[in-house]
This record gives sequence, C-alpha cells and structure tokens, in this order.
Amino acid sequence: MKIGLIGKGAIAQHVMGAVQARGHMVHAVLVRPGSISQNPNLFVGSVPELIAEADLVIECAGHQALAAYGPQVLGQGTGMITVSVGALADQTIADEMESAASVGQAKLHLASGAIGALDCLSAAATGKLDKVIYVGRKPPLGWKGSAAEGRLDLEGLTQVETHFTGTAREAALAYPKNANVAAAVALAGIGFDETQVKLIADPSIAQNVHEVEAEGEFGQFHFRISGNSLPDNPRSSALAAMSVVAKLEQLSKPIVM
Ligand SMILES: NC(=O)C1=CN([C@@H]2O[C@H](COP(=O)(O)OP(=O)(O)OC[C@H]3O[C@@H](n4cnc5c(N)ncnc54)[C@H](O)[C@@H]3O)[C@@H](O)[C@H]2O)C=CC1
Ligand SMILES: O=C([O-])CC(=O)C(=O)O
Repeated sequence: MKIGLIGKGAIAQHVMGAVQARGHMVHAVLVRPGSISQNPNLFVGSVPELIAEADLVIECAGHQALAAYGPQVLGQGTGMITVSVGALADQTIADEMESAASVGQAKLHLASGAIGALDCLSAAATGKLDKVIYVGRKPPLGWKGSAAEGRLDLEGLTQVETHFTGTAREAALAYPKNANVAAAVALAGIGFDETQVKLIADPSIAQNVHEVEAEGEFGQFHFRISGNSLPDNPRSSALAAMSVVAKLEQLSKPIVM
C-alpha cells in the first residue's frame, strides 16, 4: 500500500519503520510547516499533498491533528487509521468524522492502541453489559505534560496517587496524550459516559499498566497488560504503535481476525 503518514513523533517513527519493513511505501509525511525543510523530499504541509498518491492515511500526531486533517482526508475519499481515538470523545469532532466518511465513502479505522481485549468487550457489548472499569497506571514520568502535572508533584512523587476518577469522556478530553485507551475501551464497550476510569501515577512501576474489568450477560473478565513505553516517549506504549501496524495488516490481507 502507498501510505501518507501524519506526524513524525515516537509512534510515527515506529510505524514508519515497521510498515516499510512489510513492503508498504510511505510516500509523504504531513508535518508542521516549520519542519518541512528537515526532509523536503518526504515532508509535506497540506492534506492534498498527503493524499495525492496515498491508498491510506495513518494518523499518529494527536487529537488536534485528527480534528484538523481527518475530515478533509475522509471527505476526499481516502481511508484513515488513527491512534488518537480519544478525540472522538468530543461529539463535534466525532460528528465531523462521520459525515466526512459518509461523503467520501471512506472509513476511519481505530487502532486498538496500548490496550487489548477490545474484541472480547465488543462481543460482550452485543449482549447486556452492566459495568466496565478501566484503570491506567503509569510511572510519574509517563504523566508528564498531562493534567496530572497540575495535581501532583510528579518529579518528587514517593507514593501511589490517583489523579483522576471519572467517565471515559472526561478522561479522554482532559488527557489527550494519555487516555486514548479509555476512549477505545468506551467505544468497544458501553460508551464514553458509562465507562468508569481511574488514572494513577505509581513511582514503584517502570511500565505502563492498563487494566479493564467488565461484567455483564456474558460473565466477567479482567484484562491486564504491562506495556513497555517507546524509547522516544515515556507517555506512549510500544503496543500503541504496533496496533497501528496490525490494523494496516488487517486492511491489506484477504483473511483477517
Ligand atoms: N491509542 C493509544 O493507545 C495511544 C494513542 N496515543 C496518541 O498518539 C499521539 C502521538 O503519540 P506520540 O507519537 O507518542 O507523541 P509524540 O509527541 O512523540 O509525537 C507527536 C508528533 O505529532 C506532531 N504533530 C502534532 N500536531 C500536529 C499537527 N497538527 N500537524 C502535524 N504534526 C503534528 C508533533 O510535531 C510530533 O512530531 C498522542 O498525542 C496520543 O493522542 C498515544 C499513545 C497511546
Ligand atoms: O500509551 C499508553 O500506554 C496509553 C496512552 O498514552 C493513551 O491511552 O493515550
């Protein structure tokens, strides 16, 4: 496939290497205008340049980028994978994506991100699902640049602290770089306003730990993952980048999970 990539950060760099290693071609990367000169053969500054040759766009740049470019990409008929799932907690953005996808007859594919068990959750949601709880736990550094900074002394933290309790919608909107997982759990399960979320800074751990607990007609499950973060960004788990690659594989193979 010919790929247009949005972003050049930690997730984008992993995705770029992994998709090229699988025989796909990244022919354009949409970056902020000031960065184009760093690699003028590859970097572009507009959606028309990004999608000119693309079979598919992969967005790895955050909520603001999905909101800014997503409607144009989809509206012009190019399918898109996004890792910035939490942006859909803003109903205006979700509506814009949906109507652009309908106009362009293109799909927005949500990467599962740093969490797993979404297949189980979405199957369970076709029956009666009574309760879904997501708990996100990261080392203090993993919360740098988030709303936790205003609530805790992250640098000097010596004990476990919960810095957020609320719904998945509140979490995804307040923590755009850290609670995309809460949004993915919400979308797979009982929605943004029913999914309960707790976010914790824990100085005793070195990985990003995500847990989902669900109860309903299907029974109960508990899922827990301890994810390594990406070398360039302690906030983002490697699995989030890998899930984008897996989604691309699903879209390009004839027999898929
Ligand atoms: N679904 C999930 O489980 C996860 C989702 N994420 C989402 O992925 C995003 C990216 O994560 P990382 O790569 O680790 O962050 P990063 O900070 O390493 O990279 C972000 C990149 O996007 C670029 N960017 C931001 N806004 C842009 C715009 N409007 N136009 C062009 N470029 C723009 C930045 O310049 C930077 O190069 C996060 O902000 C978060 O929303 C992150 C981790 C897990
Ligand atoms: O990468 C992670 O561990 C989770 C994360 O930042 C997010 O959900 O946005």
